[in-house]
Amino acid sequence: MKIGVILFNMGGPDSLEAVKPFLYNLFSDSDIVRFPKLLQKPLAFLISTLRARKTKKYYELMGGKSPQKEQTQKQAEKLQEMLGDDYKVVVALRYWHPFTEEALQELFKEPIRALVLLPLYPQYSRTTTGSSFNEFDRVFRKIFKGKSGRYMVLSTLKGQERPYYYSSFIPIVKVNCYYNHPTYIKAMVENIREHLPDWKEYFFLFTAHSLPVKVVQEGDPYQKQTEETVRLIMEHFPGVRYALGYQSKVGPTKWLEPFTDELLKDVVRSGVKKIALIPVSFTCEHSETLYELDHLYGNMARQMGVNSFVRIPTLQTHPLYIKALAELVHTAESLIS
Ligand SMILES: C=CC1=C(C)c2cc3[nH]c(cc4nc(cc5[nH]c(cc1n2)c(C)c5CCC(=O)O)C(CCC(=O)O)=C4C)c(C)c3C=C
Ligand SMILES: [Fe+2]
Ligand SMILES: [Fe+2]
Repeated sequence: MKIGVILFNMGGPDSLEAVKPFLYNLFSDSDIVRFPKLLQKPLAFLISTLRARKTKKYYELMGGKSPQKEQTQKQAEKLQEMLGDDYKVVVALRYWHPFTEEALQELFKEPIRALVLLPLYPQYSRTTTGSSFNEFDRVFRKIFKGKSGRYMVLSTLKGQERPYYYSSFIPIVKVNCYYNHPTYIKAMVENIREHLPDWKEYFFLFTAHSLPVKVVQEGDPYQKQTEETVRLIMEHFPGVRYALGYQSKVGPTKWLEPFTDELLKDVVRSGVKKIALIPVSFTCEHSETLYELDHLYGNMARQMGVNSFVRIPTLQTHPLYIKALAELVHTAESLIS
């Protein structure tokens, strides 16, 4: 029997029509934005309706959809190739298709003896990885009517042509984070070197997705892990000046700072002429990288007189990133058997 590997990511709208329901799903999730319980759905409806127009503009500029699904699926294909036939890799996206339920339907078309839950977020946040794991728990419990922890599988999946009956327990390993995993760090370092052979001449501006300060104060390790990832990467670039900024704040509350755009302006004003912008909390491209980084920040830097502005691409299917994911699966597996 195979080991099932589920790759988790956020997901993005695959058409302009999908923008509003995608946003509704996002704002309905109390793990990412917590409203009073009874108000969660009504506010999700209101905010998604109000925000849809603005968000649609980003996606119009990117050809009418997010590239996240395709890129995540390519990551899954490469990981499948590297792991081989004893494993089955599927993708579960949090706010748009394929949802966790669809991923599990696909996975359990054949006998599976254990599960590895592997987020494509290297740094843990309850708003991303935590939310995906909670959704997994809900869906798994619904489908298998089991308990949390080691799940007793009592029934088959609905909608399956040839139902497969499990008579035993399925061990499940959740990979929380890998912000300091040596192969992941190596992937980040090599990816920068490949796209920036003359790295010694550049200022490195790292950019991570921001997060409400309240979430961090409540114990979320995301900020600490992001800083540690950056520190570990910079051990490989002696003498290079660098800074870490946060991007993509949503709503009126206080979020992690400094904001990447303000930091970028400060860096340019200080006389820096060559800047490498390095996304650190994203492992594939989407609205945040394509629109904000390339379009908004790129234009801003050029207008302010920067000679060279290089945006380092996200890792996507970089062989070392896929290797890091495969190593994580093997480590998870060693916990099971
Ligand atoms: C409302 C609160 C939000 C929190 C908290 C948040 C955290 C967070 N998000 C990412 C990564 C991505 N977010 C993306 C889109 C997106 N995120 C929010 C809101 C929060 N994110 C919204 C409303 C949207 C939709 C776009 C918009 O209206 O601005 C995406 C892009 C998806 C795609 O295009 O494919 C990513 C990726 C992280 C890593 C994170 C916390 C660490
Ligand atoms: Fe987000
Ligand atoms: Fe590349």
